Amino acid sequence: MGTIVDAANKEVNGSSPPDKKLTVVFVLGGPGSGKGTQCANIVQHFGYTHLSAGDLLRAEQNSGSDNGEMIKTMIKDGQIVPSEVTIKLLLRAMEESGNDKFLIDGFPRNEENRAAFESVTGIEPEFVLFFDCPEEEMEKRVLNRNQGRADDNIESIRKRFKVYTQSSLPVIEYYDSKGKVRKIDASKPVEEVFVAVKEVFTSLDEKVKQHRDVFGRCCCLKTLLIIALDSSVGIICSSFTFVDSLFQP
Ligand SMILES: Nc1ncnc2c1ncn2[C@@H]1O[C@H](COP(=O)(O)OP(=O)(O)OP(=O)(O)O)[C@@H](O)[C@H]1O
Ligand SMILES: O=c1ccn([C@@H]2O[C@H](COP(=O)(O)O)[C@@H](O)[C@H]2O)c(=O)[nH]1
Repeated sequence: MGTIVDAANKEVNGSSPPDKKLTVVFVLGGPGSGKGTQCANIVQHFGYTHLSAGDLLRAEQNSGSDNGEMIKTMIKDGQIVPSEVTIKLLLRAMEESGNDKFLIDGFPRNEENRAAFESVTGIEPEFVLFFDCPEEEMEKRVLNRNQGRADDNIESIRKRFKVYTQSSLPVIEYYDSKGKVRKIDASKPVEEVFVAVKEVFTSLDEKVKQHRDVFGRCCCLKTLLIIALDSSVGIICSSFTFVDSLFQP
């Protein structure tokens, strides 16, 4: 059994059948747009594993790792931690989950994150779920969050908004140009936002189901054709033997 990256690479190179088909959805949007809140709902309804890049970095910071101080400073300043650190944490978490469907929340945050993830894993997201929310609303939510985060203060929030506009929005635009963005109006109440989110995931489930049905029908048809061909060959051979026997002395 290979690693999760092996599985993904096999899919891309097509050199051998993948161990499993991985489904990755990137969940993007500004700080406080409601990504984590909605991911929790998606997990319950659609069986995905939620991986928040920010949560993984905070856990790494608190684990006493060599990168701890660097991560702490970067989070406080709203800066983007180098891709290699974040990707390593994401891949480890994917591997450990045992699942094959992932919501990657808050990543990729810039072009370098996006390109590095793609080249290391060969994984292309199924789509990007984009929570669109006005800055004033996001600011209000983050300031009321009360989870003891070191970056939920007005100074850090302003820096995070700036990084989001300069570095993260271009990633969303990149995926939009490839038709991969599913935009959600995240300014509405939680329940209403989830109605819109549910529609996106339900249509993905239906697409997968239709694909499976068509594949199943093709396999059935192929089997029937083989049986029919086999029987025809048998009948033709018997006919030849019969005709042959008529001419035997
Ligand atoms: N639609 C909503 N309406 C009002 N409040 C919301 C809504 N969605 C989430 N919240 C609240 O806003 C705060 C931020 O939400 P959440 O943590 O889900 O955002 P996030 O996008 O994951 O943020 P970050 O990127 O900073 O981690 C939380 O306190 C949450 O309860
Ligand atoms: O891919 C990532 C994700 C996060 N960061 C840093 O963490 C904080 C907090 O992220 P949240 O998604 O709001 O939990 C973010 O401001 C970055 O400093 C990162 O560097 N790379």
